[in-house]
Amino acid sequence: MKQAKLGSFFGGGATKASSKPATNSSQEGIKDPSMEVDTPLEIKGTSDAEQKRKHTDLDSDSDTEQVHMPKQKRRATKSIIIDDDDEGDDDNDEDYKEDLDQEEQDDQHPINITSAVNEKIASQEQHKVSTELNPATTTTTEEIVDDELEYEQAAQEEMEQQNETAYEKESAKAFVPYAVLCRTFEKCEETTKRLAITENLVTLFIQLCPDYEGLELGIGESLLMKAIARSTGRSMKVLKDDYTTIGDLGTVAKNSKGSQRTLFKPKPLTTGHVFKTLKEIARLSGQSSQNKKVDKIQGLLVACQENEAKYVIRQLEGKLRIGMAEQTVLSALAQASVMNKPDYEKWPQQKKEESLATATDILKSVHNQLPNYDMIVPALLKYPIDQLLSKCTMRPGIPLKPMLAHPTKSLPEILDRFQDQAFTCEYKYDGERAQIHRTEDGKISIYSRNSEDMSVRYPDIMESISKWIPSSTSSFILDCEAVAWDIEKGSILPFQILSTRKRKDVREDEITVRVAIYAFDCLYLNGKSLLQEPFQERRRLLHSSFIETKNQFYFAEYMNSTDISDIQTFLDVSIQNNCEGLMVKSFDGKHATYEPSRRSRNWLKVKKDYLNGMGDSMDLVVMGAYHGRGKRTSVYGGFLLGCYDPDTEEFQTICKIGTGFSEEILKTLYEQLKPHIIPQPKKFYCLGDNPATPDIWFEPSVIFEVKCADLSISPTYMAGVGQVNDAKGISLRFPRFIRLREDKEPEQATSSGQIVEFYFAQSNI
Ligand SMILES: Nc1ncnc2c1ncn2[C@@H]1O[C@H](COP(=O)(O)OP(=O)(O)OP(=O)(O)O)[C@@H](O)[C@H]1O
Ligand SMILES: [Mg+2]
Ligand SMILES: [Mg+2]
Repeated sequence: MKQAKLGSFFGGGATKASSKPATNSSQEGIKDPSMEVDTPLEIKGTSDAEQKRKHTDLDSDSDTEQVHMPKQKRRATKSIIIDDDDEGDDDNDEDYKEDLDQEEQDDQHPINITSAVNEKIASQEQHKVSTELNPATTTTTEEIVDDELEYEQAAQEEMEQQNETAYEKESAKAFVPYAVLCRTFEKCEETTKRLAITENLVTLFIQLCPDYEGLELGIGESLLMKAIARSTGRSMKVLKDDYTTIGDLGTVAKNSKGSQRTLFKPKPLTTGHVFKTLKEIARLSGQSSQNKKVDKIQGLLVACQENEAKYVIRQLEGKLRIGMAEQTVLSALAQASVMNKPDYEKWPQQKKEESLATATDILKSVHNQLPNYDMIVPALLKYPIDQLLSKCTMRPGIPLKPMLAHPTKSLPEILDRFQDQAFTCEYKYDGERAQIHRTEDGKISIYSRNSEDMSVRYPDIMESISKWIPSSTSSFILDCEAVAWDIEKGSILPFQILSTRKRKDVREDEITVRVAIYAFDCLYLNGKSLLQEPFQERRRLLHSSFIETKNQFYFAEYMNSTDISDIQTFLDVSIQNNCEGLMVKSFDGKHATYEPSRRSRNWLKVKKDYLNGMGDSMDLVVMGAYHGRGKRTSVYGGFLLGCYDPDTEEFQTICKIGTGFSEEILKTLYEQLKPHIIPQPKKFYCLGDNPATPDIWFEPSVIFEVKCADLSISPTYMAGVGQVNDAKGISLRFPRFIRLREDKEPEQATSSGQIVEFYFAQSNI
């Protein structure tokens, strides 16, 4: 089952612009360790009321509140926060404790909205601070280098730490009230305006823990209801009824809390504590883990006030669904860093706009290469944003988002696209994407298209890797396809065979389906990123730095001719060899770089049987099912499918499907979908006014790969509604089931945007 990843999050109360002129030394070169950051995200303490005012009034010039945080922390963040009264402070643990105590005693005290971002820095820097940071006013180059090393080191350490990190311990102490976070969630939920959401986020950030760490929440509804029942004293029956009418468990939880009388006001939750508990819950496994989970959830719920229960439950479900897409979070982070520049308010409008746009681009591109906020945010606080790309570089051990390809429907279309540009063709292998990493110190990992750590799925490959690596090759990241392999014949087997291989807990001696690796790109080699190198050079390095190994490791077949009949022949041969078709790639020049996460027109895919049809298949989420008839009475006879709209975070219906299933797959699906049955469609299911109504509804979890004859406008289905017609959407005609997509999550289903593109790409439209 695919589940949403656990969100680690940090809230920050950094308000927009600071009127306090922070000393900016970046232009003159770095002189003082306390001044090497030119984009400090200022930490401000604000009273509750003030906080509210700011949320609603982001644009007004607000006074800068005095930084209020325990001295030790202030000192610890010295190199990030420019604090001119700090000189000579004699900080020690005693002071820190005193401050803490004071904090807890004093109810009227302005809330300490210490950005956990800063908390993080604080924790990273703390050890350094205690040993090294005497209030130095001069810094030698050596120290700066040292400093960078320390950052690198800290980042590295963090990567390696599987269990509770210093950060978690530290952030558990953080004073960020969970209420502040929830109020922002509420504001985001209330609007659909991207800009407004971004604005809300500029003051507060949420992060999903890096995908590749694989910590997953996604607690089932029944378990959550149990916890709600126990913490509020309401019966399961009443809760279920509520849920049927309301459709959102979070709201049910909040309402249940509202109707509950308590003798004592519980101690306010902090973001740190909630975060820590969520992680603990995600980590619980094995016997009686269900009960332990309920206990922990109950513990959180009991302490919830206001709207907190709503978001605690949603976070436990694994998705907030408040319209906060990752791209929005990234632009908000970028904007916050720019708007915090000391004289931002005085900049001419054009400079503001340009800087905001550039910052957003930089941050997005950094995130593509290093999808880890625990590393990006500290660097963002520490270095000017224009240095971020060089500070946050990709590295083996952290999967980057793979480059994706555009579908094409004819060979002439390829020639049209590339015109005078050089391009090259490769076999398109039909297996699963595998990004293979080796760090400088020899640690090897394999990641899926989805950045999931697949090392346990491929123990046989892990074992054999050393054979393909000459001693001159140390660290690398390879982009490959893993295919099922017939060891007797020495040939590729179809995808269906690969999909019978177990996904988890694979033991090498039990492996029946062998796998071979076809490498088609090299993204990193011997300590150096190759992303900016043209493909021709990357391929050259790939071939010269690895060794083809029989039955295990091969380079993707390629052909450089641009003659259309050569391409046709190459395509035919690829199909004979159990491939799906061809990948056609820009070969040389500035367009031939590797573009992480982009569906780029510099990579085209040509699938044989699609040349005159749709060009590509779609990956659609199962939203509901229809009871089977006749032979199919014990299984589902058809399914309601949907695509995903990342802008609204909704699943939009697209078709009913009943063709292409074997009896066996229908049985499997029946079992696989059982735990995902829900009494009502989810609130984020876009069904329209004349909805298709299946007999059973499911939570989004299972994904079908589907082909169809064509697409048409429909009053019943809602894919891309608003983009081709205000009330109607697009639906698939004659959809056919191809296979289960186990390497995609519901949110990675084909997007409504792509569906609209497919629609308009039809020759008759
Ligand atoms: N030579 C190759 N170069 C690049 N990718 C290849 C190659 N051979 C096989 N592939 C695979 O083809 C995939 C792209 O086409 P495919 O239609 O399979 O994409 P997908 O996983 O269905 O995703 P989407 O439909 O979202 O693009 C790559 O992700 C990779 O797994
Ligand atoms: Mg594929
Ligand atoms: Mg596809």
